[in-house]
Amino acid sequence: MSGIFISFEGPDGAGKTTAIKRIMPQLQKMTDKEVVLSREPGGSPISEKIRKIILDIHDEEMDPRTEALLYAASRRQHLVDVILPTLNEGKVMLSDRFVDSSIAYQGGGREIGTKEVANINNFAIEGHLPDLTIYFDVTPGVGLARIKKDHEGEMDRLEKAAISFHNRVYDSYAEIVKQNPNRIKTVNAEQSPDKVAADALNLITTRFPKIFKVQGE
Ligand SMILES: Nc1ncnc2c1ncn2[C@@H]1O[C@H](COP(=O)(O)OP(=O)(O)OP(=O)(O)O)[C@@H](O)[C@H]1O
Ligand SMILES: Cc1cn([C@H]2C[C@H](O)[C@@H](COP(=O)(O)O)O2)c(=O)[nH]c1=O
Repeated sequence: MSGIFISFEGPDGAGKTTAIKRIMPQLQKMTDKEVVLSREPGGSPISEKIRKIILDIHDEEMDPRTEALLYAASRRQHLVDVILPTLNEGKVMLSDRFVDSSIAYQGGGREIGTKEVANINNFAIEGHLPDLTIYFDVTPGVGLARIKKDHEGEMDRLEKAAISFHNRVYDSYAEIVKQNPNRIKTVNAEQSPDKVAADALNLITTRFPKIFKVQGE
């Protein structure tokens, strides 16, 4: 596989989507390779159908293991439909969330256990981990306040979960970051949108200097 795979992770309201929208056109200008953007859960027709089920605010009674399996199923289909073909064509694959979200949210947040959730995801992803993961570090209070300010009426089932859940997600992410220092690089996501995007872009171009040519270098 000649492409590169970059994922973006963080608690709810971390500003990943905002930053990715800013850096994607900049990355595209810096490389001859096509830059492809996708997201999880979703990113392909079947995966987007699974997303609707998982995030439906009416699915209050969904069992945590059902939730974990649905995320893993959605991921498997996204991998096969989008991620692997993109990488096989030598392109740059950007994914707004990937497997670390399941470890943090279902393993930590839902208290299923990180090993159990990693096991079902290993079945789904067959070893295809990102080459680089940018972690947007925001405390749950700040992230959720951003969402409530701008999108309170659109909050999904996960975003509406108790603060204790979001605190466990945050702690679990901290552990994942600690355990994967080479793959995962952290951005302070409590800065201005411009600074967050600039820091994320810098981490990517520094990691892949032969793929992304910074002007003047
Ligand atoms: N650096 C920032 N400072 C303040 N507000 C921000 C910042 N980045 C994004 N926001 C705002 O926070 C909200 C959430 O941003 P965004 O959708 O980009 O986050 P996200 O990480 O993709 O969240 P989620 O994963 O929960 O969808 C939006 O209203 C956005 O305008
Ligand atoms: C991939 C993935 C996501 N989640 C959670 C994280 C968010 O609360 C929602 C997705 O919404 P977004 O606005 O598109 O970020 O789902 C999760 O719990 N487990 C996962 O594997």
